[in-house]
Amino acid sequence: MFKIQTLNNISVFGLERLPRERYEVATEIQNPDAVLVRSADMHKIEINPSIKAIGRAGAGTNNIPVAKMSQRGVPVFNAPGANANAVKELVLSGMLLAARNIPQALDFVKKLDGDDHAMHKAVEDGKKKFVGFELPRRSLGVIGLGAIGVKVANAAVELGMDVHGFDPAMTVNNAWQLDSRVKQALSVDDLVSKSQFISVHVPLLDATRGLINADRLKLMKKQGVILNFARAEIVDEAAVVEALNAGTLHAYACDFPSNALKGNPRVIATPHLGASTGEAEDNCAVMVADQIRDFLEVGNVRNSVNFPEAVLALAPGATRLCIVNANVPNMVGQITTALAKNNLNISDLLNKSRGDIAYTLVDVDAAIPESVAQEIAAIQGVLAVRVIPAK
Ligand SMILES: NC(=O)C1=CN([C@@H]2O[C@H](COP(=O)(O)OP(=O)(O)OC[C@H]3O[C@@H](n4cnc5c(N)ncnc54)[C@H](O)[C@@H]3O)[C@@H](O)[C@H]2O)C=CC1
Ligand SMILES: O=C(O)CCC(=O)C(=O)O
Repeated sequence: MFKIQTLNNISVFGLERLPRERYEVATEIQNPDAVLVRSADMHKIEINPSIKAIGRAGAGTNNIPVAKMSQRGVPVFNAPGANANAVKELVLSGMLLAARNIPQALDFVKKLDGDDHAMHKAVEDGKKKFVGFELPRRSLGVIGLGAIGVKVANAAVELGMDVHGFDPAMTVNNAWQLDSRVKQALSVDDLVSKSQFISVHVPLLDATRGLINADRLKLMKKQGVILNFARAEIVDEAAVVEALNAGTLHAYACDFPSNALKGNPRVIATPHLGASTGEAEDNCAVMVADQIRDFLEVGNVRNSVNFPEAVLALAPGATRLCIVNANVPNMVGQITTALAKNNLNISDLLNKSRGDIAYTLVDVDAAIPESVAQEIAAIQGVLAVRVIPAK
């Protein structure tokens, strides 16, 4: 029986992927094997040594101590692209709300009173305050052309916008998805200076903290709109508020309300709703639950943010050793020597690495005694060892 702890609400469609006869799933559970999480801040909680994997039902993993988990030999999985359409739609809403001054107009309508005649008159007199602009031929700069950025850029092209993108580490797969009408910016500054709208779709990292700052806001075109549906810290909020108040920035649409932004009529803030659609919640939960199950039951690694991709079919009757080790010479040599010394025959083997971590799957055609697993665990550089008994 595997025990799974949920730290946030996880869609029932995802939880149903974990069969009840083999999985116990609860918010409070002793010695869990794995955790399913959305935005709960795992930096602030003790992570039980029993935990073998963490599944983030979403994209960003800045709420998880990934480096610490790597040192413990624990893979962190996420759900790449599973909520990208939901975020794209909210970004498009932000662009339209900002361009047409909709929040201010809705506020005006809420405050209307008097009889219908008086209201109609106030509407016709007042609407000139909310004259907006249209999107075709307006420029949009997209920083980060990953799952979300590509969708935003492509949709904006379809709306007739002039779109530039910047991403120094774009994947080949994302490059294949990107509309050929999206132009390549040479740097963030180059992109900013060409853009009236800027949308950020990068993870929160040291390199992306404060990516949009006072200097870059000054480079933007007039009536600028910043869209931040990535993470609050990517945009320097104080600089944005200053530019909004000075009238040099038209609007800030973001998913991260704060006291500094509260009450500012040019701020369009949603309560971290980017991934909050039924479809996105289901997609993320299903994807990550499948990945956690494949890891716990077979040792396979798909879509981990700190482990290499490692998928090896498990032959019936084979016992599998899953070993996480430092990516240094002679680890596989020491592991296979330990098995040979104990007269265990290897039927299949996979060794993959990513950065400092290597992951080795070894299939053996006999049961592996606990003493052999312990011998391998004692090899210097081995971070974690798990035996998956033959089915
Ligand atoms: N508001 C919400 O509810 C949601 C927010 N997010 C946020 O959006 C972020 C992006 O999500 P995805 O597109 O799914 O991730 P992704 O991993 O598919 O794409 C991120 C892209 O950013 C690029 N990148 C990294 N550093 C960069 C830099 N300094 N300059 C330019 N590009 C850079 C990467 O090369 C990658 O292509 C997540 O990390 C998360 O923080 C994601 C989903 C929902
Ligand atoms: O689970 C959520 O609602 C947050 C989604 C998010 O921020 C992400 O996927 O990075």
